[in-house]
Amino acid sequence: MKAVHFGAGNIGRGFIGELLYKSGYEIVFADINAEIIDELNDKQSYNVHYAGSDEKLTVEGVSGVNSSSAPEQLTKAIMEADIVTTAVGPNVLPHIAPAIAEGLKNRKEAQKAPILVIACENMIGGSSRLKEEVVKIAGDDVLDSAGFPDSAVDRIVPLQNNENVLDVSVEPYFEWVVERGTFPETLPEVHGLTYVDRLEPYIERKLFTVNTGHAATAYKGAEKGYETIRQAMDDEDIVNHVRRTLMETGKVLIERYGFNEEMHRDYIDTIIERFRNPDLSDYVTRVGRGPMRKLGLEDRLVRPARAHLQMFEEAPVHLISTIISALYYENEEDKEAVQLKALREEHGPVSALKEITGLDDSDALIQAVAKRV
Ligand SMILES: NC(=O)c1ccc[n+]([C@@H]2O[C@H](COP(=O)([O-])OP(=O)(O)OC[C@H]3O[C@@H](n4cnc5c(N)ncnc54)[C@H](O)[C@@H]3O)[C@@H](O)[C@H]2O)c1
Ligand SMILES: O=P(O)(O)OC[C@@H](O)[C@@H](O)[C@H](O)[C@H](O)CO
Repeated sequence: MKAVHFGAGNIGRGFIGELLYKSGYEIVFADINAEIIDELNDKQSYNVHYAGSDEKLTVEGVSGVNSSSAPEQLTKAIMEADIVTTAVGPNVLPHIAPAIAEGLKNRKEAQKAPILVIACENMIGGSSRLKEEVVKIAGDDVLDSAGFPDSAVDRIVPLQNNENVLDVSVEPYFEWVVERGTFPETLPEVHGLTYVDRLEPYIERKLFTVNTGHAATAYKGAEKGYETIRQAMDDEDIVNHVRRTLMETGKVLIERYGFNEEMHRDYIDTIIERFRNPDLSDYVTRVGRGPMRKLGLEDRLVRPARAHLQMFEEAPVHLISTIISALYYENEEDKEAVQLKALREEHGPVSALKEITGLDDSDALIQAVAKRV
């Protein structure tokens, strides 16, 4: 079996690549990073190291295609693929859509069986978003050639600093959930992948616990001058803030999905312990990357905060405080952080938030943030 995976980065190699390999797939990674692509073609294997143990897995049978310079090779790889996956970042999905559209058009012409295209990004409706972009290019007909089920992925894979550039160290924990949808063929079995009828509770629970908590740790950590997540988690004030923030998102999740309260509290504890993992070296700059995306209307901070205000008519003070820390986050090497700083300095933090989210003064969250700022 063959897989094409877009994005040979940390999650691509350290998570999706690992599970596809374990399921018997030969993997072609498509990326714009020429160094990684050359290494993949040269070595044809890499190691996944599991943090906290000497255990490792050698992923073999891998190769690479440079998606910016070898479009024909990429179309051919999609023609031969049994599954297509992505982990490129939400903002990059429109950029890979043309290659996927071309590959699927060719599959339709050749009357190949439909395949799944699964976006493994930290966002709500990632595959649906990709589908929209692909349909814009290739038209609705392309949907005869592929299903685009949404998915939720969870594994902390920090920035890598290994001697072999392809090797990747990961936390042992992982979760990959995919919505079953209406795919007409038998769904491919992938080791560690769970199909569910309705993804919404899974993606919201993950995004509004793991990623909201992570963002709170990063932005509060940055505010105090910490560089790593571990340093931030050694600060009990930050841990308390993160826990209280997650109690607020938890209140929304429990009300919306009927999760068991005690089990959800245990889930929060598990997540906080994962952030504390002494065997992972993760940076505030990675976890806080792309603050404008993270402050987006449907993302991990604003969406649960607005839901809290709507459901309980009460301001989630810790979430709001996290949003304000995010608005003041600075990192000169992060394009979005630079843009955010310019926006904030020119118009003030509340206008920056309004511009990013598209909300106006009539919105309860904007009013609550303005009051706190
Ligand atoms: N790292 C984690 O802990 C983690 C966990 C769960 C989900 N995710 C999600 O996975 C996605 C990737 O995150 P990551 O941490 O692996 O980032 P990363 O930066 O390590 O990997 C992204 C890869 O995409 C490649 N890329 C960028 N533009 C491209 C293009 N136009 N075509 C092809 N490839 C392109 C980059 O070169 C890079 O290799 C994000 O959506 C992230 O939110 C990350
Ligand atoms: O990837 P981002 O930028 O959306 O978020 C940063 C981290 O919170 C994220 O990568 C986590 O490590 C991951 O989502 C854990 O499953």
